[in-house]
Amino acid sequence: MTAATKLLDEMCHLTAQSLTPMDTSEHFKILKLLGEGSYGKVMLAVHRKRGTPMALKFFPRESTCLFSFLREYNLSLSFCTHPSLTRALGIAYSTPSHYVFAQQAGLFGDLYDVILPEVGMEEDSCQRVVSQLCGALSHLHSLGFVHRDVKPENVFLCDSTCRWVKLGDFGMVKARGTRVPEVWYSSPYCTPEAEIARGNSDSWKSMNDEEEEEEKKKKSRVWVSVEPSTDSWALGILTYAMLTGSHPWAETASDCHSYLKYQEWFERAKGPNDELDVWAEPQDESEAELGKKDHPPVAPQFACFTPLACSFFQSLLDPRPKFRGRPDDGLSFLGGDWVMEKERVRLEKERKKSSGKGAIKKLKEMEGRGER
Ligand SMILES: Nc1ncnc2c1ncn2[C@@H]1O[C@H](COP(=O)(O)OP(=O)(O)OP(=O)(O)O)[C@@H](O)[C@H]1O
Repeated sequence: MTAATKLLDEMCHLTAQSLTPMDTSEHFKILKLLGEGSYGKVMLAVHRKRGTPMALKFFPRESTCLFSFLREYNLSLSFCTHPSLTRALGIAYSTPSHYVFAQQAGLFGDLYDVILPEVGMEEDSCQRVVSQLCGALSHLHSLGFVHRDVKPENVFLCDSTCRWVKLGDFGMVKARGTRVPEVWYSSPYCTPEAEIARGNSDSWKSMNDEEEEEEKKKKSRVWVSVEPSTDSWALGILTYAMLTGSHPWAETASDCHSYLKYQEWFERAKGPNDELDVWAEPQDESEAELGKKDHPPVAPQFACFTPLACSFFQSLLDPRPKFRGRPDDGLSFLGGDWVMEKERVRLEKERKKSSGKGAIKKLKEMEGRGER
């Protein structure tokens, strides 16, 4: 346990004693719904006396564990001091039906609103977002926490051009090294190391549905240590989504054709004699430096990117968690061109034709969210 995680536990203990009942409308004027997630809803509100806008996060009491609520609140309050992390505002209370805390509000929606399907967003904006997220994640990692839920809908916009964004939703955050069951889910954001939790479906063929379901559950209970490399993977997928408005593969699974193509490219880049072993340990410094290898023919879904961007992706999307780049390694790839000239011109034309509507639905469908 790091000093930060011990302190977080202590803060939760203290705030549990002081969580007071309060009537929302007495202190806040609710303006509109900012968004809804699987745990509750988030409203834009103005504090009646201070006049400042804030996001109020409502967690239904019947489905929320008080400790989880206090953890998210205290983490956001005391540890999210980086400008690109969403900080809580020191207000937490309960109503007969909800636990509530106030947080800085992103007033310009989230990243889903600006990623156009099949077109993405401007490369400059994308690099600005990546730069801020690298800083935000490095900050969390330096304190010993892993976000574990980096995705477009958890990046809130403080202006319309992504000069200031904030990573939010700390409901999945865990301390590095915590043992958790690794569960594969159908999404590109799921890591390759989670794929081993899928088990071998052939052995279930003779069982009935219930037995099969039970066996699947048991097989999927592979306990792993929470590591920052999970956030690096998600940052790589998120960057691809920002640049293209699509995902590099539908799900991170060895029977997914486009993921296979990526693996083949990755293996070729790594060297002809190396087997792609997800659990491999780095042998020496130079082996981890993929950028020094020649550039073999690129996987089709990465052909629109420059060698600089390809190295960025291969660093963050290394199938081997122990070799995967850290978010702050991503900073060294910023500044140069990421999208090839011809593709950039095409995307710019498409962007002019498109509108942002539909981006949210499309990307959510592609990500397969909700299957976790
Ligand atoms: N501080 C904020 N500022 C602006 N919008 C926000 C804020 N917090 C949440 N939202 C909006 O509300 C939505 C749901 O919030 P959030 O992701 O925190 O809830 P959740 O129940 O934890 O979601 P999930 O299902 O992803 O775990 C977000 O996608 C975002 O659009």
